[in-house]
Amino acid sequence: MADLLPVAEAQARLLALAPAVAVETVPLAQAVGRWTAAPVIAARDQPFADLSAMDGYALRFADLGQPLKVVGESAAGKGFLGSVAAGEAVRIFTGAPVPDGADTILVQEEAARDGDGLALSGKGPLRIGAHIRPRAQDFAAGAEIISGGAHLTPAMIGLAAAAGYGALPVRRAVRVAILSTGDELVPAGAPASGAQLPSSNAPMLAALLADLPVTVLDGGIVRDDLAAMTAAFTALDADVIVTTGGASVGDHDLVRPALLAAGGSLDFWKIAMRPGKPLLAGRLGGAVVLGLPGNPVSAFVTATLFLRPLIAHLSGAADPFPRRLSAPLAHPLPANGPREDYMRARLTSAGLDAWPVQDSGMLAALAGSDALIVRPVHAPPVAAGDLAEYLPIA
Ligand SMILES: Nc1nc2c(c(=O)[nH]1)N[C@H]1C(S)=C(S)[C@@H](COP(=O)(O)OP(=O)(O)OC[C@H]3O[C@@H](n4cnc5c(N)ncnc54)[C@H](O)[C@@H]3O)O[C@H]1N2
Ligand code: MOO
Repeated sequence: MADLLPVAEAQARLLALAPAVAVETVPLAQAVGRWTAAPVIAARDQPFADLSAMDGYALRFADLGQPLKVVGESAAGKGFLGSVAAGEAVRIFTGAPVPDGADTILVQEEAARDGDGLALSGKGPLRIGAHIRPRAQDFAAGAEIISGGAHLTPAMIGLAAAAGYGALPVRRAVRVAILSTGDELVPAGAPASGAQLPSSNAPMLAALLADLPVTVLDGGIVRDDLAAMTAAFTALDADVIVTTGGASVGDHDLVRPALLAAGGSLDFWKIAMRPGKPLLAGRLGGAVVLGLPGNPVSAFVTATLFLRPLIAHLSGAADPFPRRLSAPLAHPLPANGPREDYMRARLTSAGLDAWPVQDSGMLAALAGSDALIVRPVHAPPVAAGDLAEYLPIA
């Protein structure tokens, strides 16, 4: 197995094939799920001033024991312009600026108001500064609030808006062409007779990319014919060309020869992983070519480990790889061989429960899985209850 490339090495070589695509600036509404093309620096303080966190009265903590006089009001967007002197209080609302001179908020539930008069009716604030959000408590102008290459979440979109931005620099959408290869294939939904079968890989891969900033071009089904496949490669204009099937060693496995015939180059072929061994990668013009195995589960697993990280990388991700978590195993697992194994499993209350049959053609088991257990090369047997690494897939 010395000719099989380790998964991590293949991933690194794949990402080295092309840099991130060009930068564009998009409105916040279109930025979620994309990666920042530069660090985001706060353009303002948040809060912009000391603000009240409660509805109540702004006063001086030292005055709490005595009757107070209410001298005005501070509301969000309309602060009190004067200053609070000894013996005075200002009616205040959540989000309103704390007036000069005041240092503490008395919540209204603990206050007795009579005309302009104010007295403590409950325990009152326990410390100076109670219920005040200090200026810049969240972030200060000039602070880096989101790093470059960060995957923009809904919370980060809110953060960027609060920091003064209506748009952010990200990478343009990556154009991904998906080509299915095989004489036996018909498009999903078309009648399949005799030895024909629906091309399930193309819609599955498009669905697997649906949360990424991509434009998917359907390259259709290409016959197992060198000239047809070479012509299909030549016709495509994309950043990433993904093929499924025809990656192995059979007489009809033509992706590699067609890539070379079209003027492309091969970077690597055959990985020490199961499923997914025949994976290949190379370049064709400005495009990265990724040849996934035809077996549906192999296509899914290699797309998870290679295609999605490639798109994240081209989109400017600082960390393009899927999250690895760990959980206890529900059942023992045998020793692993020379290929890194990605076992389909359900994450149950008893732990990670691997399917007893791990055939790479079995889509029903894949669809019933929410985890891929990662078994390292030559891992020893493991017992029920032992922690195992897994990739969440649902
Ligand atoms: N002698 C050897 N044979 C095989 C080896 C090997 O090392 N030596 N590797 C095996 C491994 S591992 C895999 S994985 C498969 C993958 O081979 P290919 O990438 O060439 O895939 P195909 O032969 O074209 O197809 C395999 C299987 O998947 C079905 N298929 C293909 N495309 C689709 C699609 N779009 N939608 C649904 N199903 C698809 C196809 O009908 C086949 O059943 O090779 C092993 N063989
Ligand atoms: O390694 Mo292949 O990818 O059996 O399934």
